[in-house]
Amino acid sequence: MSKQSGVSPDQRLAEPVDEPIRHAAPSGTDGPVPAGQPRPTGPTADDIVDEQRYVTMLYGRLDELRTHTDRRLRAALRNVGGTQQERSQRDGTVRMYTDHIERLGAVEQGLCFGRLDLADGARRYVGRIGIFDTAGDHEPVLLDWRAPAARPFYLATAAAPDGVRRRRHIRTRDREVVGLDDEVLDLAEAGRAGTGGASGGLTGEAALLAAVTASRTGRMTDIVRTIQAEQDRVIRADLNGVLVVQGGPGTGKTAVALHRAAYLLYTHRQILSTRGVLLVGPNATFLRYISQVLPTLAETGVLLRTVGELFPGITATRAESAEVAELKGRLDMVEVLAAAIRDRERVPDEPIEINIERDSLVLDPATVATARDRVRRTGRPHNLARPLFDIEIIHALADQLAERIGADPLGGENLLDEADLAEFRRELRGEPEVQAVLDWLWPVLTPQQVVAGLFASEERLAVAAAGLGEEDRAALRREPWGGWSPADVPLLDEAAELLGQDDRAAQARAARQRQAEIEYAEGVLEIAAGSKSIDFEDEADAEDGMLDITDLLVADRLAERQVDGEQLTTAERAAADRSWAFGHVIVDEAQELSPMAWRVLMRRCPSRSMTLVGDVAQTGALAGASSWWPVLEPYVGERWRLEELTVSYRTPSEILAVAAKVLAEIDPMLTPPRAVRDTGEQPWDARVGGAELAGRLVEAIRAEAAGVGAGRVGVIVPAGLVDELGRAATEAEPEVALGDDPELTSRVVLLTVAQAKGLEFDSVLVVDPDRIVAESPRGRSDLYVALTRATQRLGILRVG
Ligand SMILES: Nc1ncnc2c1ncn2[C@@H]1O[C@H](COP(=O)(O)OP(=O)(O)OP(=O)(O)O)[C@@H](O)[C@H]1O
Repeated sequence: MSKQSGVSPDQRLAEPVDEPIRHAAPSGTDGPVPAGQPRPTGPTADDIVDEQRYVTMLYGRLDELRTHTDRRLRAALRNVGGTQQERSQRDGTVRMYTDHIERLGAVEQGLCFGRLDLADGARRYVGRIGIFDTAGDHEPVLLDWRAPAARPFYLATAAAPDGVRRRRHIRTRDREVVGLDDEVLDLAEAGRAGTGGASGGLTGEAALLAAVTASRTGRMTDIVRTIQAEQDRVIRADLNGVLVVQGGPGTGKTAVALHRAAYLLYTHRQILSTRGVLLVGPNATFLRYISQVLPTLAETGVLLRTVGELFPGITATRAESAEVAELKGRLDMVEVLAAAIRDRERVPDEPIEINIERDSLVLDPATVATARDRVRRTGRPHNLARPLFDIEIIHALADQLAERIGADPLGGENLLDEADLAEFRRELRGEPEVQAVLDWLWPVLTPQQVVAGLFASEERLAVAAAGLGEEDRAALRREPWGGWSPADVPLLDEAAELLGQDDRAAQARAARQRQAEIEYAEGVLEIAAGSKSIDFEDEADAEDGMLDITDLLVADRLAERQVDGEQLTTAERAAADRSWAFGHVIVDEAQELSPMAWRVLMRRCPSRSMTLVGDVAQTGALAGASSWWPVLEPYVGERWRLEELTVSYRTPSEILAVAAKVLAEIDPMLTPPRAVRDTGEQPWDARVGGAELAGRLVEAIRAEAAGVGAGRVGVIVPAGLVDELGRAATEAEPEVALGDDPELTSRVVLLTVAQAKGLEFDSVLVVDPDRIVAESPRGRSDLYVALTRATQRLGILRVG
């Protein structure tokens, strides 16, 4: 059992995880001990004073670090001119200090959250970053939570204390210590104090309970203070190989994925800071929802993307049906695209006449077919094979010309020699009409031309997609305008691979642009240095709150990174490069990815250092996975590891009991996760007539919004009812957010199951579950997802 200070006793009930924690109050544990309640044993008011002193010292050190880094940044910015190499080094230094300042700013809240008292009398404080003593022997005064020495904070138990006598959770608000929770792991000491040691399954139950019952804000928060042992194992797992993390709803898969990214960057900084880490999520709303977590863990270098954002220059927002997306996600599309490209390598039906100066040459179909076959046999991608095709055709035309011009009237050998032939070839290559014919026979193509051209033409589809049924071909058919859908992106990526990249022209353009940018930036820096008053050279004066020109230059520098290749961070460079190979790839909601999308990700991660988190019981996409084996087998065979997360931190037992019935219908072999707590509050279930639905929904929204106080309400409706119910809800309650990318910080958000995937709310209303099930062949999984989004309350509105 925990011993606590500043925690209301009725929230201190903690049992081994097999028995969920019971609690009465809905949120927050930071209040004073209520009058009339027994004062808990454990940390005293003096302890709080002591901890406050230590925490204040740590914040002092943080401020010093900030000031010091800021000074160095200003010095680097003032250092203008020099050789190109010196300028480039300076830019690197500026970037390093700018990132460092950003990171120091992000760890302000909850800088220090734990203390370990060791059996040998030593103490270790654990926090978001490592801080060292400036005086003396530079001992750590704060351990980074990722450091090996901090690990017992998450793993030590009474049964296996690992040298830890006591674990203390320190709760702070801004820079003030507001509460302490102690767990005594030394059983003899726990017995003397009249309490037990830390309970069986959980680490830091009081802090955990406070975290899981706190009101939601519409943004995910980190779990660094309360990582549980099974989660810690996943977070710190080996970098190499493919790790699959399977877990039911609310087991912390997303949280674990994000903390793993931070851990890997800390532990393998050298490799990963140059190759980068990619985290793939299901949609833009979800990525915004999780976007604050890594910065609060002092990591800003992870690239967050949906699969639809992985093709630079393409914004994939076009909507399309689940069936078409499924079709585009099938592996069959690899062959369809290859055939579509082959179809562009033409052999004319009739001989082609080419007029050059006074001569006229004829290119017959057989010559073109021979040239095409020879080039195809080289196995080169289409665009990279074009020069070979040119050689074949130009040789054939030059031979034809030589035969005509050099023919011996007496019937002897041709009068021209090899040098004459070479000259003919050079001339023919420069002939616009020859080039036009080559472009027609073997056009250099962009991926966009291949994919849009294929879908826009019934004839091309008939040739390239002959193996698909007529219905499937009709489903793929569309006009070339209207933009790209997320399912098009893996097709574009595949087409780019099949075409091969000839980026010499793009590189030359980028080099020219970079030179122009450098010259511009130098001009600005020189003007800035020249315009600085003498007083401003003094750093004390520059810190009086006025906007210094060097502040502006930092902003300018950041803007410049967008266009200047060498100034870009790893994440920015990776984002702009379609073929970037990442050091590690993390995929959240991995069960949703289609086979074509997996090909894209595997190409981005040739080292196969990957973490894939998901739940095959929650798969909503028709092209998604129902088991991990077929997804991974083509790429890594059996060489992947599986870890399972078994405890749901989000969903209380009463709600999981309702969801468990749906899970049993999906697959009786599947078991839901165990709830970490119960609320004592049963989900409600009401049946209404279709005509009353909108009115009853508005009433329910009002009641739930009032019930969750400062929390958030999620309204999950069938896709077919979004417009109608969305209109009714926003007319009655203008603060309801909805649309393609709803603002999740709104008090009430109305959304479909696909949009709600991965999200959570204090209270959830599930509207017309039968229709949710009927809407898709994976409808039961959708309903399971919908029912498991709530942290506190669930209401179900049935229709009919
Ligand atoms: N160790 C923990 N301490 C505190 N909160 C936790 C912990 N683990 C998970 N949570 C919380 O539980 C909630 C669910 O976590 P998360 O979204 O990562 O689960 P998930 O497995 O990805 O769920 P889903 O499959 O439904 O998307 C989040 O609010 C998260 O902060």
